[in-house]
Order: sequence, then C-alpha cells, then structure tokens
Amino acid sequence: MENKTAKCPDFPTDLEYQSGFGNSLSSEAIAGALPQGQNNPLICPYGLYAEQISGTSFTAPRKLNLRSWLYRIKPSVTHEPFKPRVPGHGKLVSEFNQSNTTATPTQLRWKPVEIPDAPTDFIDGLYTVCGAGSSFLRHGYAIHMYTANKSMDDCAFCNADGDFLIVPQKGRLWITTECGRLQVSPGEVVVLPQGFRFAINLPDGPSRGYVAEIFGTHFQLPDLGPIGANGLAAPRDFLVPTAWFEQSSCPGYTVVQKFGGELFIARQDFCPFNVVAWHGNYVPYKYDLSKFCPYNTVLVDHGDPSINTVLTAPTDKPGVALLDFVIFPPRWLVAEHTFRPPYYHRNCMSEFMGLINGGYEAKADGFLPGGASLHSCMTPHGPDTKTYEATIALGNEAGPHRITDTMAFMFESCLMPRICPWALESPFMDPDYYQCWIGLRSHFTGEETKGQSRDLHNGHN
Ligand SMILES: O=C(O)Cc1cc(O)ccc1O
Ligand SMILES: [Fe+2]
Repeated sequence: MENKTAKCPDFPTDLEYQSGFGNSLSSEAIAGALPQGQNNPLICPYGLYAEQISGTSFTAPRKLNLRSWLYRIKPSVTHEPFKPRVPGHGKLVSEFNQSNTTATPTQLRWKPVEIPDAPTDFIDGLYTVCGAGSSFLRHGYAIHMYTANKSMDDCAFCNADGDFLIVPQKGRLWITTECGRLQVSPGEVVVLPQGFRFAINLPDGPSRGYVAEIFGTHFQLPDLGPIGANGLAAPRDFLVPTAWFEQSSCPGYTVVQKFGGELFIARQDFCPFNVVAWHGNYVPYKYDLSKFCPYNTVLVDHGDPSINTVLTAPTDKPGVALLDFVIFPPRWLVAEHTFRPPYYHRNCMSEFMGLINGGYEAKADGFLPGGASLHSCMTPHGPDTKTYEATIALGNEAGPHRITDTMAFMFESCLMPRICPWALESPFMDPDYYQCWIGLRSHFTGEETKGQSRDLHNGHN
C-alpha cells in the first residue's frame, strides 16, 4: 500500500505474481480483507464494497464461466456521467464495414512505424490496422498497433468492447489494473480482459507494439491432442497480479471507456485501483514467450503453424478460431530432404504477422522488428525469393540448424479483415512488397514433355 496522490507510483522490481491459467485465485493486500464463506456480506471486512465483474454471461457453462469479486474502497459506479471524449480519437474501429474500411486481397506489409516526438500515451497512440465483425454483435476482432512515449496521467482505460492481447515490441509496459500490477517487457505478452480498468506507464519512454482485440469470447489454451498433457504454453507460466491498492483521493481522475470503438470519459475523485482484495477466475495475466515449449518436425516436412499456438479464442465451430495467437520462436530445424522455411500457401484463414525481434525465417529482408504484414484469406504468400534461393542452394546436406534471436508472431482469424484507411495510406506501407516474390523463377525441368500430361496414373488400375 502506498499513500501517494494521483500519479502512478514507481513499480517495485520484485512484484509478486500468482501463477496458473483459468484458475480460481484470490489475493488480499491486507490480511483478512477477503470475505470468507460468502461473496456479499452485509458489511465487508474493513468496510469495503463488494463488486462483481463478469466476463461471461451469468449462465455460461461452468467450464467457460468467468467472473471475479472485487472488494474495494469505493465502488466503480461512483463517478459523474459518461460524456464523449473531446477531442475524439478517430482511429479506433470496433465495427468493420464498407463505410469505414476497405477489403483487399493484396499482400500488405508495413515498415516499423516511427514513435512520435509529441507526448503521446497508450490511449492516444493506439490505432486500428484491420479487423472484422462487430463489438456490438459480440463477434469479431480488431488488430491495433501503438506507438507511445508517455505514461497515462491521472486516467485509466477501460475497454467495454473486448479483451486486449498486447504484444509489446519496444519499451516495457508497467500496467496497473484493478487486480494489481504487472510489469511486461518485449518478449512477454499481456491479456487485459474486457471491462477491467488499467493504466499503462512507460518506464522506457518510446514504446511500440501490437494489440489483438477479440469481441465476444476469451482466450483459452489450445488443446494438445496427441502431443499429450504437456508442451507449448504451460498453465503455470501465466502470471496474474496480486492485490494492490491506491488509497488517497485523486481529484479530477478520469476513466476513459472504449465503447463501440468510441471513447467516453467519466470523472471521479478517486483512483479506480482501490481494490484491497479479490477472488475469481476473470483476471488480467501475462506470459513470457521464452517459456514456450515448441514441438516440431523431427524427420521430414514443415509442420503447420498451429503447432506453435500460444492462445486461441474460439468460435462455436470446433477447430475454427476467431483469433489464434501463434509464435515462431527460436528452435532447432532438423527436417531431412525438406524445404524447411514456411511452404508457399493460400490459407482460408487470414494471417496478420508482426516481428518482436530478429528476423523471420520466410523473409530475408523487408520484414522488420516493429513492422507488420497481412495475408488475407486465400491470398498467396510464402518465402521471398532470397529465402527460396538460399534454401535451395543449401540443398539436402543442410544439417541441424538452430534458429536464434528471433520472435515473430501471427494473429490468425477465420474472419476476413477489412483495412483501415490510415493503414492503407500510411507512409510506412511498403508499396513494393510484391517485388519480394516477383523474382521467383521457374526451376522446371520437365520441358521435354512439351506441356502434355504425362500418363503417370491412367486411372484404370
Ligand atoms: O505465412 C507465414 O509466414 C506464417 C506461416 C508459417 C508457417 O511455418 C507455415 C504457414 C504459415 O502461414
Ligand atoms: Fe501464411
């Protein structure tokens, strides 16, 4: 507990976390603050207010049901009426349609966006790149990026539209939430579920990253199938905050609420991080990607990228994701007589990719840390010409090879994205992206057949 006014205090280096994915957890910043035996005592310990936050409908099946109970100094409702934020934001979209976004099958790639000099916090530095569906209809997603250089001052953000999965690429995020504090570095990711209030401090100043927002569902760990009971992201490596609260009054504090892609503000005279104890399974959490335990080909062929799924947000159709978060971590490549980089392909799902550090195995140049690419549904893509030629030149004699110092990722969705105008018109968009494949030449050795079909199988055995 600290007794400071308004400004978010420095974070200790030894923040404590709880561990696990989907657990029922509890935490109290003052011993005895958590009611025992019931959620709603007439008078809560220390005179706290009891408040529930639900992440699923009350009647969602028990295995999907998410909610937490927060015991706080004042309830969230103690604020002045919501008003539209002026000036508005203008670059956040939560319902994608012909009036606000463009559909294109073209392969798109962006260079890393420069971080502005003008003071910009996480909220103002966030902009939508693409997405599909609608937060109003509780089905869809938005992919955002952010460039920022300044901590959020005397304000908290609350996203009524969906869950944020934030992938910082540059600069640490010190995040205060109603459940406690999280320190998130590039190489780690953090999930801030729908409705939680949070404030982001930027201890390193210039910061950049990616955000996947999902509407109407939440992230789960993927099933492991024949892999067995262990592997990929382990539940115990997901870290959840411990209770922490700010006690002093904060006159002029603002809650900024994203609701249907628009920003609203409400003033209050206290900081929303006033939760002394909590329990439940609806919580913010972080995960260090270096903990991921990859499985892969040990003899031949290139495995599908789903083998590297960290988190998946499902649809109602089994195996069809609203949004998968997939990584391409350092690992050994050992496949024999195999083209080891990603195969050329067209996917019925749409693939947005980002690069946290290093290079990406399918692109010799042009895809840079902090940059992005989008290969939409059925749009052909694969390794660039340089990667193809270099791989072929190595031939069958390539021994075991360790891919090091790299972390690329993909947000993959069954819904076709529409692109925001500012992303298409961005000076950071690479208009020559297609050139990386144009040089792929024919290596065909079958000229002697002169285009006639060879009668390999005549169909009459
Ligand atoms: O397109 C990409 O680079 C992502 C990707 C990687 C891979 O190893 C297989 C398929 C795939 O879409
Ligand atoms: Fe792909």
